[in-house]
Amino acid sequence: MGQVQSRLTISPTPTKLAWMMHLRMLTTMHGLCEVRQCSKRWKNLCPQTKNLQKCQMSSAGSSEMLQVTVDDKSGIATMTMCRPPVNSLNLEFLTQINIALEKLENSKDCSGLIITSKIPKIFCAGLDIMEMYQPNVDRLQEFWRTLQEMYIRLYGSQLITAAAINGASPAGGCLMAMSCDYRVMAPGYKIGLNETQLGIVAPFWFQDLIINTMGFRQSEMALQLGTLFTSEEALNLGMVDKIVPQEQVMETAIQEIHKWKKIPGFARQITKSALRKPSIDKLHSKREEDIANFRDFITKDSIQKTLGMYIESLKKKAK
Ligand SMILES: CCCCCCCCCCC/C=C/C(=O)SCCNC(=O)CCNC(=O)[C@H](O)C(C)(C)COP(=O)(O)OP(=O)(O)OC[C@H]1O[C@@H](n2cnc3c(N)ncnc32)[C@H](O)[C@@H]1OP(=O)(O)O
Repeated sequence: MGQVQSRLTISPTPTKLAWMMHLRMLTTMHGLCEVRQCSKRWKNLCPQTKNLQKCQMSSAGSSEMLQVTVDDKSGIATMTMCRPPVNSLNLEFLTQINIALEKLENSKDCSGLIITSKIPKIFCAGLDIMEMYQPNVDRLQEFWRTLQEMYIRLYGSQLITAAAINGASPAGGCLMAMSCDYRVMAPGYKIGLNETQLGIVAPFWFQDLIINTMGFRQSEMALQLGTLFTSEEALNLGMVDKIVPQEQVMETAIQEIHKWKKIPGFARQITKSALRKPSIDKLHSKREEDIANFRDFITKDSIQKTLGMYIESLKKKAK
């Protein structure tokens, strides 16, 4: 019974077509030909391997930014981020994540997904700030559309999803973790939506996500103050679900997915979809407006100045 996974597949709807066209455009615009090849290679490889299916997707010039493995005994996939130095999310990295999410969602062999990081002490540093600083406007808009896509895919996934948070997880990293069904975190790291501290604003769907996760009152304080919580504080607020020692984070995520797999899949999926659909539909209906707001906000002189100062402060700190 727990094995039954009736999954919504992505049918050739206009949305899917738009997504395919979007990917095609990206591969042309940004020389991502290897992503396409690798995603083909993924399709070819998986049925041939026996136990552990391994997929490595790389974009031109940077190998193994994202490693995806599927254990075909358990059906649990692991998506491991490895984009040094801090797994920041740029356009190419987000595109790879979206391609992997689409493939896993459509794979009948996969029922659960764990997202984690290979970089010591960092889960994900959020959006790549360089995407927002002195941007090319076309790329900036594509970048935001691709981030929206990641949220829609991950928050709306029919898979059982868990974030194995083995390091710092500010802003977009926190968005990614909160989009999962379950969060297990190692002690001693920070997580939260710290946008206001950078002088920028978490858009409405980031806000909806944190409200859905930990309630309105705590979210309004956290969002206005841009608080980065310690793992322990995040646990108390319900932003994360469990804290375990670093070396147990992955195993705990696996055990949790096994627990969720015991629930009849169809019932769980319909329940998840009913709970999350309103937020996802809201973004769908305001998608173009949200891209325009982001573009207009980020390209303001005052915001560019603030971002420039933030980048300088990060660089000084790194020295
Ligand atoms: C009307 C309203 C409309 C609303 C419209 C929307 C408005 C915009 C919304 C945008 C939403 C934004 C979401 C985000 O995710 S923004 C990114 C936020 N992230 C952060 O603030 C994290 C910053 N980084 C850190 O705090 C630390 O680096 C970290 C704790 C992650 C790791 O610390 P550590 O000490 O290990 O490493 P360093 O700080 O030394 O960093 C190493 C190098 O990495 C560079 N770095 C760090 N973070 C980023 C990043 N996010 N993007 C790009 N690069 C990053 C850092 O500069 C160091 O580089 P160098 O070695 O070259 O100096």
